[in-house]
Parts: sequence; C-alpha cells; structure tokens
Amino acid sequence: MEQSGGPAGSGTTPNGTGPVDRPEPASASASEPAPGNRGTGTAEPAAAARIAEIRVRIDEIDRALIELWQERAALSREVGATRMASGGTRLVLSREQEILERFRAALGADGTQLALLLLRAGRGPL
Ligand SMILES: O=C(O)C(=O)C[C@]1(C(=O)O)C=C[C@@H](O)C=C1
Repeated sequence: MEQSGGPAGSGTTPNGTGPVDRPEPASASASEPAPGNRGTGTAEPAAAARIAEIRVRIDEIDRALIELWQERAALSREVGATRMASGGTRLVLSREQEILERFRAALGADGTQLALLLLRAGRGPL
C-alpha cells in the first residue's frame, strides 16, 4: 500500500526534516528489525515493547467498537421495524439531526462523518 508523507521509499518527509516514514522492508536486510520487534515499525527494543503493549489495548478497543457498531445497527433496525409495523415513518430526521450534532460537538467534522456511517448502518442509505 502506498504511504503518505513523501515519495515511496524516500525515507523522509517532503521537506526532508521529519521522522522517517517508510514502509517495512519486504525482505530481510540490514535495516530489518530484530525478530522480536518485527511489525512494530522500529528496531529499538524498548519502543517496540511499548508499541506491542499499546497494540493489545488498541485491539481490545477495536473489538469493542465492532461489537457496539453491530449492536447499534441491530437496535436501529428494530426501532425502524417497530415504527413501520405500527404505521409510522421509516425515518425520523429530527432524531438523526440530534445524533449528527452530538457527534459533531464531540468530534468535529470527523464526528459528523462517523455519525452518517452509523446511521446508514442501521437504517440503510437515504
Ligand atoms: O431513533 C430512532 O427513531 C431510530 O429509528 C434509530 C435511528 C438511529 O440509527 O439512530 C435510525 C433512523 C432514524 O431516522 C433515526 C435514528
């Protein structure tokens, strides 16, 4: 995958002063990290150990997010089905606005995008 931050494989940021941002070497070479550090993006053992530790929590968070995402979508579908079965509308746009505003207030423009995806996961595209 192409990485941002400079020409592929250049090993520097665009102005040449920033941290090295290069993909992992595809095969063994002098610059490859020691086996215990493989995949962390650094050859420095203490940094690699801390990165591995943080990744454990990141993976837990990702699993929780996926589970919550799926639970929310199922609940949203149930609300929609309940409403339509009772002769109501498929959507309630005022409620969607409230949710979009909640996410925007907490997370800014990315929050709005996230809320749009959340809403779509439950009620389908508009
Ligand atoms: O809260 C509702 O009334 C829902 O139907 C759930 C939900 C949502 O996913 O949050 C989905 C569709 C509606 O237009 C508004 C909100």
